[in-house]
Amino acid sequence: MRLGERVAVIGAGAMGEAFIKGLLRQGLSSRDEIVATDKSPERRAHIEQGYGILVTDDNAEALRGADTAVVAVKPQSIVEALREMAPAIDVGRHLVISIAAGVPTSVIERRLPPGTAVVRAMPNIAALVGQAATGLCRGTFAQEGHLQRALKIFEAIGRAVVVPEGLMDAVTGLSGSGPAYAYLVVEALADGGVAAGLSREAALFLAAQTLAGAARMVLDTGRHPAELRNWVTSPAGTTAAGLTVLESRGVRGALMEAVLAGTRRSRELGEAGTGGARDG
Ligand SMILES: NC(=O)C1=CN([C@@H]2O[C@H](COP(=O)(O)OP(=O)(O)OC[C@H]3O[C@@H](n4cnc5c(N)ncnc54)[C@H](OP(=O)(O)O)[C@@H]3O)[C@@H](O)[C@H]2O)C=CC1
Ligand SMILES: O=C(O)[C@@H]1CCC=N1
Repeated sequence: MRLGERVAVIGAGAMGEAFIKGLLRQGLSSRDEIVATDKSPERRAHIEQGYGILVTDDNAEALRGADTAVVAVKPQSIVEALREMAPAIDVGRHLVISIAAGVPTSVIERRLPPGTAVVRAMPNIAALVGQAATGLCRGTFAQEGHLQRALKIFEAIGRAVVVPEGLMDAVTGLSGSGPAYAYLVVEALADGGVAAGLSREAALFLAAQTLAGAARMVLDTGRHPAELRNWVTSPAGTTAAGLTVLESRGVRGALMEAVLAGTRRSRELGEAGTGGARDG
């Protein structure tokens, strides 16, 4: 599948790069259809050398050659980035997709020409391997067609779901940050395997493939995770022994609190990054 439009990635850090790699890897865009901007000369050199796409430090120039802008700067930098982009916005042409944690569409719209189509999205770092989980919503002026354009991009780099804007911070706390929680779990499981005698290499492989397989089963079978857990848990067996430890240490509650803390932090970032202008 081809995207058939030109994309400007504004801010080519960790997530901007994952986006570029995802678009190229999925064959959605060719190299000459993506332009990336970054403040940092080192990042620009890294992206130019790594992916062979056009790079610049001029956000307005990048926008003039693009149909869709993916704004991937930190929440603390978004006001500046939008100010640089605003003079080049063509309201009839451009779709602006922000992936900044916490920043509402209303705040973005206020800093762009009236009527600009804005979509707010929260993907995750697994875009790098075409497996991102993304929640997205549209702003005041984005039409259904704009949402479909955004969905096409996010479904090419993983899977996506449309949510009300009021739940975007929850998406951020769950799936935006979620890969980091999963890496922590993989690392800890592997450490346990090493403690039990496995080589580091075998333990890491077994831990990561176990999480990938378990997640695949939830997605493919549509069964409740508790039911799947019962399939693994033999009476008086090894799994029951392991689960007893996890429950007694409060792992379930800790993960729930982690998602809630991430959700709260997303809200704070939106407020701090936009000078308390958050209202959406
Ligand atoms: N990392 C992740 O897994 C995810 C991140 N996000 C969101 O994506 C955004 C980017 O996060 P992340 O990639 O981790 O951050 P990074 O700091 O890695 O990347 C942001 C990049 O944007 C550059 N930048 C800053 N201001 C401008 C500007 N005005 N114009 C162009 N480039 C600029 C920064 O340069 P410099 O460092 O010199 O300021 C930096 O290289 C954040 O808003 C975050 O909430 C969303 C989902 C997942
Ligand atoms: O940690 C962060 O703030 C960003 C947003 C979601 C994932 N990383």
